[in-house]
Amino acid sequence: MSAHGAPLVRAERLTMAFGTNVVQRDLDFEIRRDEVFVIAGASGCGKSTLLRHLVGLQPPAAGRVLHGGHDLYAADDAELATLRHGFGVMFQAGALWTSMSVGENVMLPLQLFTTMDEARREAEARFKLALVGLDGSFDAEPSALSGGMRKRAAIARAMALDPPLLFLDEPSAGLDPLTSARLDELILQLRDDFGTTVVMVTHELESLMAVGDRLLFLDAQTKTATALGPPHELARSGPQSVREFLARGKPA
Ligand SMILES: Nc1ncnc2c1ncn2[C@@H]1O[C@H](COP(=O)(O)OP(=O)(O)OP(=O)(O)O)[C@@H](O)[C@H]1O
Repeated sequence: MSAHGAPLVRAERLTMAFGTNVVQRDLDFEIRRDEVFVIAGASGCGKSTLLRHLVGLQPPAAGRVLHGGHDLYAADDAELATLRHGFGVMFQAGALWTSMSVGENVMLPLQLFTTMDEARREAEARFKLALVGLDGSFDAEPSALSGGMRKRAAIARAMALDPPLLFLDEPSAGLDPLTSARLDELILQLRDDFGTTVVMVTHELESLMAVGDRLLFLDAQTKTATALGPPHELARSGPQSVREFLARGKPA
């Protein structure tokens, strides 16, 4: 039976705050299996903060985050460890350990969380690096890679354990258009060939339109989500602020 469309993650009346400063309130949405779910909105609206809430790094001020029906912040250590194996995360800086080679970076989660022997770990890491187009970079130092290559290596590491769900914070920020387009292709390949669900924060309009199945728009003024739907639909008939956001850079 196909589980397509079944919710993997659900935010229920999620309110996020730093002290008394509420960033977003009453977010209600679900992330469905096999979709590319994009989180967008003006700078400072709370996109990265939402990602941190969704991966268990910052407890909500109110409301819940559910993974597969389990409350992430009510889980005990053992449950949390299991839930965490269900997803990979690439943060904005895409930080790799600089004291290790690129291949060792990708092998690290396998070493920490599996019983694979060294040869198997290396084979897996090489496979993941090939997938992101970095076949030749296994032995390279992270510092020898370009920004785009580092991001792809960080995605390979996030995918090391074959998580069904990947969270990516600004994967194409700071990349040239060609490299950014390659990353978009990779994201679609992950969805289509590997059945990976991708949750992505992005500023990049082209990327959002190219890969997003659904877009959650966080409004910085009202401090809540004002739209959720396919980006092309929202660009045509969404709320005015969302249409304006999606029309940036296009002639009026
Ligand atoms: N550690 C923190 N302590 C206090 N306030 C914070 C902290 N991190 C973020 N904020 C505030 O929370 C709000 C949301 O920040 P966040 O980084 O999530 O926004 P964003 O939409 O991801 O921004 P950008 O698009 O610029 O990356 C901002 O007003 C920010 O100043």
